[in-house]
Amino acid sequence: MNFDHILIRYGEMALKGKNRRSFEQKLQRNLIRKLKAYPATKIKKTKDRMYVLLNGEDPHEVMEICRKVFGIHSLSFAVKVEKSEEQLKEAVLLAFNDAKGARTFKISAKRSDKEFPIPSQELNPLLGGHILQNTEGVTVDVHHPDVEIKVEVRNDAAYITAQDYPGAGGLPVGTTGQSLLMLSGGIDSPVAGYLTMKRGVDLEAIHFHSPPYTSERSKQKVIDLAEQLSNYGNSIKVHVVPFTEIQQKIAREMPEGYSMTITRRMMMRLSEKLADQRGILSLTTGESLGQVASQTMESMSAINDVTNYPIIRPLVAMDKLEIIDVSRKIDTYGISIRPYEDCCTVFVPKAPKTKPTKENANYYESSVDFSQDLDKALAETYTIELQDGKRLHQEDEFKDLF
Ligand SMILES: Nc1ncnc2c1ncn2[C@@H]1O[C@H](COP(=O)(O)OP(=O)(O)OP(=O)(O)O)[C@@H](O)[C@H]1O
Repeated sequence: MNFDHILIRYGEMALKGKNRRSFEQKLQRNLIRKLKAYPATKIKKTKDRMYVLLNGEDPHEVMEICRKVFGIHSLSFAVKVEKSEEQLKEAVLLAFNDAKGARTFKISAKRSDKEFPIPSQELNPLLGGHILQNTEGVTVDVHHPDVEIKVEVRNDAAYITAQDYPGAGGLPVGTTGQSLLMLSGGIDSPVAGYLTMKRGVDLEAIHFHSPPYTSERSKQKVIDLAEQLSNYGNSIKVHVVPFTEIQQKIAREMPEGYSMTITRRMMMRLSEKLADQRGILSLTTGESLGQVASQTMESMSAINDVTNYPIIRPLVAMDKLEIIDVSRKIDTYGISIRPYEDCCTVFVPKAPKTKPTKENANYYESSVDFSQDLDKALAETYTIELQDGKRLHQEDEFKDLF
C-alpha cells in the first residue's frame, strides 16, 4: 500500500472573499505546471480544498515540489482504501511510519457511513492498537500527539490522512502582478525576490554586468541564482544589461565620493525604463536599512529620487542573519557566496558618501549627458529565461524584444 493523493490546505488565500475563485484557479494552474514532469498526476478541487491525485507517481517527489508552491498552508499524504478492518489497519500504519521520528500519536476516526459496522469510538483503539503492536517505544497522546492520523469512513471508501507538512505559505504566484527584481550576485537580492514571489508576484530580473571588470563566472552566478528562484514561481527572464561604459564614464567624470550613489541612480533609471517597456509596474531590490553605505536613509533617498516607480524592499527591516537563514532555506546561499566580483564592488570608491544629497547628485549629473549611454545599454540588453530550475532559452532569442 502507498499514498495515492496529497491533500492541500490553503492559508491566507482562504480569506480572500470574492477573489478566492481566481486565487484557487491560479494555484491549480501553478501546480499543474510544476508537476509537468509527473504526467499521471491530476489536481482536483473541492469546496475548500485541493487534492493532487498521484496515480502511481512517487508521493515524496511530488510532495517536495508541492511544498515549494506559494499559496499552500499545509499538505498531507492521504490514501483511499476499501472499508475493511485490514485495509484500515495497513493504512494507519503507513501514515504513522511517514511521520519520521514521531513517538506519540492520536487516531481521530469519523464514520459518516453508518452502515460500516465499527463505530468511531471503537475504531480509535482498534487502529491505535495496531500501530502500538507494530512499533516500539511509541505511545498514544490524545492532547499533544507528534502526529494525528485522521480516518474518515465515508460511503464510497475510507480516507486516511497522515501528518501535516508545512507549505510555502503566501499567495499563488501571478495573483498580485509583476515586479522587476534588481538581481546582483549577493545574498540579499535573491532573498528579496523569493519573498516578493511569496506575496504572489511574478518576477522578471535585471542584472548589470560590467565585463571585463566582472567575469563570465560572475554573470553565471546570477543566472544560477535566478535558476534556483525559478523553482518557486513561474519562469524568470533575466535581462542582462551591459554596464561597463556607464560605470567607466561615472568613474571618469563624477566626483569619487558620489560615484556609488550615481551608479545606483543609473541602475534605477535603467530598471525603470526596462520595466516600463515590459509593462511591469514595480521594482524589487535587496536593500536593507543600514547595512552598507548605499543603504543609509540619505542614500536611499538620493537613489530613489530618480524614479516614481514603487520599489518593493522586502528586506528593509530584516537582520543580516535572518536574511542568511532564508537564503539557506531556499538554497541560494551557496551560490551567493561564490567569490566572484559584482560591478559595484569593482568600482567601489575608497570613501563613498554615506550621506549623499539628491541636490548634489542632480548637480553633478547635470554637467554630463548620460541619456545616450542609457539608451545604448538598453539596446544591447539581452535576455535569458529560466524555468523550474533550468535554462529555457538562449540569449539572443529575445534580442528583438528591445
Ligand atoms: N549588479 C547589479 N545588478 C542588479 N541589481 C543590483 C546590482 N548590484 C546591486 N543591485 C541591487 O541593489 C541592491 C543593493 O545593493 P548593495 O550592493 O547596496 O547591497 P547588498 O547588501 O550587497 O545587496 P546584495 O546582497 O543583493 O548584492 C541589491 O540588493 C540589488 O537589488
